[in-house]
Amino acid sequence: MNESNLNAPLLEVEGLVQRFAVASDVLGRPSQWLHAVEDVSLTLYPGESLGIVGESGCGKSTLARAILHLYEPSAGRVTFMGRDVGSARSADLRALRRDMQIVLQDPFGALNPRRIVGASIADGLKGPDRRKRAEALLERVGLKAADYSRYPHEFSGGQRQRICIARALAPEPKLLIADEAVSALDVSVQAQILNLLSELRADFGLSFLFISHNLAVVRSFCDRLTVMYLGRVVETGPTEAVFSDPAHPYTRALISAVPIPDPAHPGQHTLLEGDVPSPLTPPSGCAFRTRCPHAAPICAQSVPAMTPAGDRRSAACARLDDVMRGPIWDSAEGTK
Ligand SMILES: Nc1ncnc2c1ncn2[C@@H]1O[C@H](COP(=O)(O)OP(=O)(O)OP(=O)(O)O)[C@@H](O)[C@H]1O
Repeated sequence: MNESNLNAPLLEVEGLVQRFAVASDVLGRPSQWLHAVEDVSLTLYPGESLGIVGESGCGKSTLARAILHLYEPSAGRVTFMGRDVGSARSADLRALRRDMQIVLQDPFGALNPRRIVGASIADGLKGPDRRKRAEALLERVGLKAADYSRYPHEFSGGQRQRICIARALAPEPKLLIADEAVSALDVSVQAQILNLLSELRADFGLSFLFISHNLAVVRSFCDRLTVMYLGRVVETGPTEAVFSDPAHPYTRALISAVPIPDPAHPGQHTLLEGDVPSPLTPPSGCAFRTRCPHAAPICAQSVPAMTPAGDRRSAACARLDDVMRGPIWDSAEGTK
């Protein structure tokens, strides 16, 4: 067991549901709901990096925003540093939000184009010598103290992401939520930013919720990962265990589609066929059954519960035993 697991969780999400009203009746009452996040639970321990993966639209960003309490959840509870985020009053919530910072995909949109970058960073600092400390943060993320007085448009995309990271670090957070934080960058710049995040993680003892559709990036950065499909968690476990022996049919398909050179499984791909169903009308039972090569009548009956699938791993599949007994890479009719 990882030493950090002996500590109390930093973040606990229990049964979180986030639905959006997308249509209303003549009386203005919601008549149609979009199911963005459905019954998501996860735990993050101090110092850990938890990856959240899944295709576009599966609810990753909504989950991040719900954790920050930017939305009123439809149900469920978020506990951060032992405090219930949902019941925090505004001053408490402001304090909690200093402790959990988010870095987004678009570093240009995230910065005010009319303010010098140093001022944006200094906003997050308290006490004396704010300029000096903002300059030190710029240097810590690989920029220069003199960059303090420059404007966002004077920087490259990678440099702007460094500025966003410096700004996120200013309030000395415990948790950094990286929402597709390297996705918009060139591959070589992605690697540099990931290195920087790894260093900061060690230096500041930061915990990460690392959201990405890019499995290779998640593999390089995360201790554990949680796989989402249409708003729900379908599998969770230590990163390497999930990559080498994925349990859920969706995880298998997702991982086999990643072009990671692997002599043990040359050229084997389970193709993910068909489209993700609409979150307005999710299928009954297991949402993945409409694309799953293992689907059986039982899969339509009820949403499968998360069940143990090995050491510190669990997956939500009614046919888990059959799926896991089969070969990993070419178990499906969808195999090409
Ligand atoms: N404020 C909102 N109102 C209505 N629907 C929303 C809202 N925010 C997100 N959604 C919908 O919720 C679902 C989940 O979106 P979300 O952005 O969380 O997914 P994602 O996995 O982060 O995808 P991406 O990587 O493309 O951002 C999508 O169907 C999206 O259209």
